[in-house]
Amino acid sequence: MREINFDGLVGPSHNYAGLSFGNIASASNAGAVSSPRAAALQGVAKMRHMLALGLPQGLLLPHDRPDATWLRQLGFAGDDDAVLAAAWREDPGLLRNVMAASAMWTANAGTVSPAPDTGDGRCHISVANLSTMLHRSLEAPQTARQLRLAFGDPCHFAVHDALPSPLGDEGAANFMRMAPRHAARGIELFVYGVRQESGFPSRQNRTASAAVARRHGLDPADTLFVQQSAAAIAAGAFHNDVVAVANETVLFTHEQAFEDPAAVYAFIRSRLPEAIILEVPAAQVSLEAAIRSYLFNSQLVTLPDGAMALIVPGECREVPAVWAWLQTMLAGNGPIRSVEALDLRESMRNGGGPACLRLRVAVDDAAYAAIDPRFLLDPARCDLLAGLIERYWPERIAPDDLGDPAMWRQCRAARAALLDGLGFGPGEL
Ligand SMILES: N=C(N)NCCC[C@H](NC(=O)CCC(=O)O)C(=O)O
Repeated sequence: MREINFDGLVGPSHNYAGLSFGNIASASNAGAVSSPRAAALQGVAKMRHMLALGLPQGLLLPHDRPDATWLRQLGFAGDDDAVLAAAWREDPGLLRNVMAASAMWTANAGTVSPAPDTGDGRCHISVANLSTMLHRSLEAPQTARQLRLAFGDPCHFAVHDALPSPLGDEGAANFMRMAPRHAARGIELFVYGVRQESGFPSRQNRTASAAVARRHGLDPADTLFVQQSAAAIAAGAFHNDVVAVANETVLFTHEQAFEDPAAVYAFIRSRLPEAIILEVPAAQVSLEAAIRSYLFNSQLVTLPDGAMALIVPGECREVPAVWAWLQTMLAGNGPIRSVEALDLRESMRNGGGPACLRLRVAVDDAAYAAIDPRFLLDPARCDLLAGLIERYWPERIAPDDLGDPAMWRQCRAARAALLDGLGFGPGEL
């Protein structure tokens, strides 16, 4: 059994519109000029890096943007360009929402329970509704289409629709699985938030998490619903994966990630005695430093030789307390044997680090063989992606470009070339 990371390719409309209240990076870069081409190439470099580490790598595709179909529901009429032009004139904020490239953060595409954990022995995936943020609520239908295509074999996979929208569900970003190894039965932790005095939204609703667990047929004895700490949300941890990450037997977490950490650790130890809890004290790395560096938004992966590696954003080097903590950790005899820092600056400026950019799906050989291979990568397909990005992705997008018909055309043409290049027929996605 192996874990595949499905990274979201950064779409051609990647921009800084400041759409995510409670996400400090998104808000503080609002109005900046983005570099979609560089952003997408940074993402491909990450995927190549994971392949070079000997790990399987998957891909999810950018969504169709600008989404004129969605605007039509709001009474805008005419052909696509007429709809978009009217929205830009009457309510530019709406156009910013339908240009968002936020589907790149596939940790929010859905929640995945691998086959060993579920009632019917299949891998279950629930599409996230992302209902808290308007621009992200547009994603579910296109995400569902892709997941149903990639994981369409009902012998191995069950893909569930998004939950009803008032119940906010942001997928695997608020979810952690631990197990003796990927192939063994595991425990699943669902992290939810409650209404915040800080005013920042808590995006994951407990009822939604419970519904996902129920639909996936999880054993209640192996499932825990964990309240995210109010301090973490107030500090800008709009998803749990900004303050904690787990892989197999290891939980790597900030001391202030959970409202009741002792209860979380006790549950983990009772169900998984071999668990290693690596808790980073606030006295060494403050919540503010953790969120600025995105230390915990790292990919914690098991390499083919069994050792674990931590793939961190380059920003970790720039925060001395964080880099020092990582060096001390490496010098000790812990389970994480290497740390690799990657440049994902464009995505980071919208609050998306290495872990946001990927959806983990653990499968056995038979399920692996059943995945639509167009969603799987090798170095040659990375070359193909890079070539398409160089040729079609806009070099930069300034705030006013979002209303420019030439930019809409370029974004559509780029995606069409990508789908064609990867072997997807017209209308398949
Ligand atoms: N933590 C995880 N797993 N994902 C990160 C998601 C970042 C995303 N940013 C944005 O949507 C910003 C878009 C903008 O401002 O244009 C969000 O806030 O939902």
